[in-house]
Amino acid sequence: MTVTVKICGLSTEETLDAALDAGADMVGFVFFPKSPRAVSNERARQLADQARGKAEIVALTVDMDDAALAAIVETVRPDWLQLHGGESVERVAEIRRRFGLPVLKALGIREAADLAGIGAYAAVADRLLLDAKPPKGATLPGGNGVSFDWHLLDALDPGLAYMLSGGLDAGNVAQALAVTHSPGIDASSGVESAPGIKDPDRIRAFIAAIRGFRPNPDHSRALAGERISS
Ligand SMILES: O=C(O)c1ccccc1N[C@@H]1O[C@H](COP(=O)(O)O)[C@@H](O)[C@H]1O
Repeated sequence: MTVTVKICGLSTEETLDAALDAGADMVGFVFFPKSPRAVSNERARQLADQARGKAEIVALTVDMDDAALAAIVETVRPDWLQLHGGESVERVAEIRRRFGLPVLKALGIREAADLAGIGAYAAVADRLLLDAKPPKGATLPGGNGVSFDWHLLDALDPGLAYMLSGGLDAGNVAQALAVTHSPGIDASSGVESAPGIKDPDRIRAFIAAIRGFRPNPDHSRALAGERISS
């Protein structure tokens, strides 16, 4: 199982290089002004040029209008648009159609009921990002360093195109993979030394923990429909 790894909220050449050298598949730039990781379009363009051809470039936006999205698409030339707000199913489909880019739609999860929208969003997005719902009073819709109960995903369609996020770091990501078998992993604050300050050592340790993860062979056999005796 090859896990797609995304490191989000990069804002310096040094930490971007750390992510690229460690083998990140996707790198994310945040265009949400309240975030300590926010970058301007021009700054993101410089970083994107550094990453282009080495990893897929993701522009993280929150309930953004078409004009602001168009400015990012034109200046930064991302490979993906991440929609991390309350965008409706119709709005996701519209953005995807208008900009001709694959869409990573974030959904906040806290309890089983939060999984109800997955099917409708999966029908219009190229990939889902299952993230923890922000804690009460949080000013950010993501990037809060909190996890949700990964066992909520036990009944998920194993073929669903999604990535897991929310409070993941080098110390817990193997357990997250063991529980969910997620095909993709995304982290921001778990690879930082302080909010908005990415740490090259933590980025390397995080990606090494993912690349070193070996799934339990019983799980793979069960997915293939084999009977597992105890
Ligand atoms: O990172 C941010 O600042 C951010 C701001 C607004 C929306 C989403 C944001 N981050 C995304 O949230 C996930 C989870 O973050 P964390 O690992 O729990 O800190 C992150 O991977 C980003 O995709």
